[in-house]
Amino acid sequence: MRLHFTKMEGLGNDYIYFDGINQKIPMDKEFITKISDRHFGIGSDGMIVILASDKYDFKMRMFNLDGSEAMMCGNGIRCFAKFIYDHKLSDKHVLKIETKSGLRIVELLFEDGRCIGAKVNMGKPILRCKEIPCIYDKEKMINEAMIVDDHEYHLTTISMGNPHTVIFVDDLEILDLAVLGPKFEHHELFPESVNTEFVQVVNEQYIKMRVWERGSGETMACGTGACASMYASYLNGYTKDKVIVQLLGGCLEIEYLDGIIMMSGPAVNVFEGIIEI
Ligand SMILES: N[C@H](CCC[C@H](N)C(=O)O)C(=O)O
Repeated sequence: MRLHFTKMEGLGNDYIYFDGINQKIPMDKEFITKISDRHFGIGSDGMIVILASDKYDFKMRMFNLDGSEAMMCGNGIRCFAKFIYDHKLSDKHVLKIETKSGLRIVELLFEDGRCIGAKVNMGKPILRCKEIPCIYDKEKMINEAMIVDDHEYHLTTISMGNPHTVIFVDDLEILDLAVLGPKFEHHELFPESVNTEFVQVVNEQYIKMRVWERGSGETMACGTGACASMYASYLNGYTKDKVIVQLLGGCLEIEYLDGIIMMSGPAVNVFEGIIEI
């Protein structure tokens, strides 16, 4: 079977996109891990499939490179919407997308007639531990101390439809995420695992962030993680409610407005191709 795919990236957080409306796309672990492999496959942080929705315009399913399915993907949904427009699956400039964590509304952004990115209503940040989920003896986990490998970290845990725990540090450069990341990803506090963001506050409108993603490891960027990092910075009084988040792959503009989080950023086509399976 030959499958058409498009490789896209949002700030270097790259996924393989398939039109799952006009093609039958396997969604098993073996297929996803193979195509995501950067030596034996196409290479990516995972896979995203465009599907029909009986409730909204389209449905997004997103898988990490280890084959695990995630509830939501911020960088991915910007590219998802661009894919729909570029492949003429819809001519709408504002799309209602069904995700596993509910409805997300995406407004495409254009320059010289070309779609270059999107502004996304990322919904309400969730703080109640039970809803994240996070097994903690308080209702919320905001700037709570936790010892890992004899070192004290302060965690602010937030769901953006997928679980995140945000840790503020003085210097991002010195962190060895390959060692540190899995200690939080597999921590018993998080029964469904967690995406872990390490944040360095530069000033009240600018933060830097690195991320160890559940199921994908360190990625160049994480849209939902940037939203969680911004909100954690605002909650802890380190920033205002509109922040530029600097990730390894570039910057996102994140704003907390009337109880919801808005994210704006790029969406880029890398290449198209066909795989035989
Ligand atoms: N990179 C994605 C997040 C993936 C989250 C995934 N790692 C999980 O929740 O399992 C983003 O831009 O929001």
